[in-house]
Amino acid sequence: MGDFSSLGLSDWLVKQCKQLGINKPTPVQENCMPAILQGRDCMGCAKTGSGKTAAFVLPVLQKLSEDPYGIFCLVLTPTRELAYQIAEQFRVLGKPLGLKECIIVGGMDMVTQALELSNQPHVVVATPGRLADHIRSSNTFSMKRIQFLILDEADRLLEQGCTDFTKDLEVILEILPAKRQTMLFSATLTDTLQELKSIAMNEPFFWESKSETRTVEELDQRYILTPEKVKDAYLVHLIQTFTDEHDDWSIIIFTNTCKSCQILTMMLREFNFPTISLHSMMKQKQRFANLAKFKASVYKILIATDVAARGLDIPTVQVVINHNTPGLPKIYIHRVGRTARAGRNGVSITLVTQYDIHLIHSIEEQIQTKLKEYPVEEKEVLKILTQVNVTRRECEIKLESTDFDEKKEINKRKQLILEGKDPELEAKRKAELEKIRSQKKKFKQKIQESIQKQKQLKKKLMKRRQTKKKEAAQATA
Ligand SMILES: Nc1ncnc2c1ncn2[C@@H]1O[C@H](COP(=O)(O)OP(=O)(O)OP(=O)(O)O)[C@@H](O)[C@H]1O
Repeated sequence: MGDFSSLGLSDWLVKQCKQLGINKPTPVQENCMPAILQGRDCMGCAKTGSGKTAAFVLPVLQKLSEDPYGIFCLVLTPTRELAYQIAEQFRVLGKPLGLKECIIVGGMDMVTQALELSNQPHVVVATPGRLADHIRSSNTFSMKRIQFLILDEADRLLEQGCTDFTKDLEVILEILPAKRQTMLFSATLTDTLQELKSIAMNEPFFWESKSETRTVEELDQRYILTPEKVKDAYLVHLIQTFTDEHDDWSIIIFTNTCKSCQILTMMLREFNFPTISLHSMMKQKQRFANLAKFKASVYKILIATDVAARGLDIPTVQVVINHNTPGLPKIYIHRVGRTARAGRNGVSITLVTQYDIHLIHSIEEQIQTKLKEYPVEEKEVLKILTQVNVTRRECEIKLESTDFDEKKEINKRKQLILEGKDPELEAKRKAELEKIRSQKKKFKQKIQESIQKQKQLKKKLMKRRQTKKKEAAQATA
């Protein structure tokens, strides 16, 4: 393995890397950086925690130092927290340049952001929705001269999931120059390779880490098979065990909904575990504050939805617990990738109910690794079962007495307005659809009932005919 100088980086950048403990390039850096420095488009697919961020930050800073102007580089990323993390890497590594970077994400003040954009920062790190809003609403900045477009977690940006970025991306791509370098990075690029290729203009340099498995070797991947009703007792037991056995630990627990995230946080707090949450129904400032407290180990447990599944780099995280089994192997790969980063060890434990076993099989097939059972003293779990379930129910009742569900409804309405839809009309349409659906259901039920009746009638007739035949036969005999 060479060093950063031999890859073409200037001394000042090599020195900056050293100060951060980045001495030798990782494979994704060693392979992608020379191609980027040569001016090629690049697609890099490497495992979680393998240094993909520096693989694009360093060549951009190198090129920027040769010809500094703003706006030079645009980085797009799917989550707000990740945007701040990437901007921080640019800021720290680019300090000797006096780098001006600007973060454009939702949930923060638009006017301040518009001002920052008009000051021509060297690097803009953004989530697509908010940047597209700025493009639609103002003409105080230009991206006509950008040299680099980077899509971090590119497969997520281009897939049509529950947050669909494709329309916003169209708006953004429209104002970018055709002549630019485009880079796409993710740990799961290969899943959507063809769509991604169309974003890169020239025939891109493609690099993928050669490995049979898709998760890192340092990660010990475990599962616990549990009935749904005992899941929380297992969770409390696991955390208690980690607290008893380790001094220096922090855990991320992933769950599937904001509500579940909130209830679990309340429940674990009742057991005096230092817990904090991160989900999309929280105010953005609270999200940042909670993440900062978790990073600083003020709170050792973070309960999060998949908003925290990708990209977050928190070296102290030794354990990831999946409170629900992820429906897609890709989500599993990113979630468990929050631990065992940059060569460190880590453990992931997935709580699996009998209904999720098929999901575990498809995860194992994708990652080419068999999950091992995590040994637990069932007796100990059963001892706390009632207490845990009662506490959870109490927390559910407490949450129901707050405006959590209403807030969810308001958020939905806000989203509809942002999408240019009328919430009243949508509600009416939904109600009508519901009415049609229930009418259809009733109709189906009626048909089935009448088919059933006909069948029974047929049976009766057949029986009657058969007995008549028998009687006739007996009479002639
Ligand atoms: N060459 C290097 N040597 C040592 N550490 C490095 C090197 N390059 C990056 N790192 C560190 O490795 C950690 C993980 O890097 P990074 O966050 O870029 O991973 P990633 O590949 O983007 O992961 P993910 O797919 O989860 O987003 C960071 O803390 C980073 O500072």
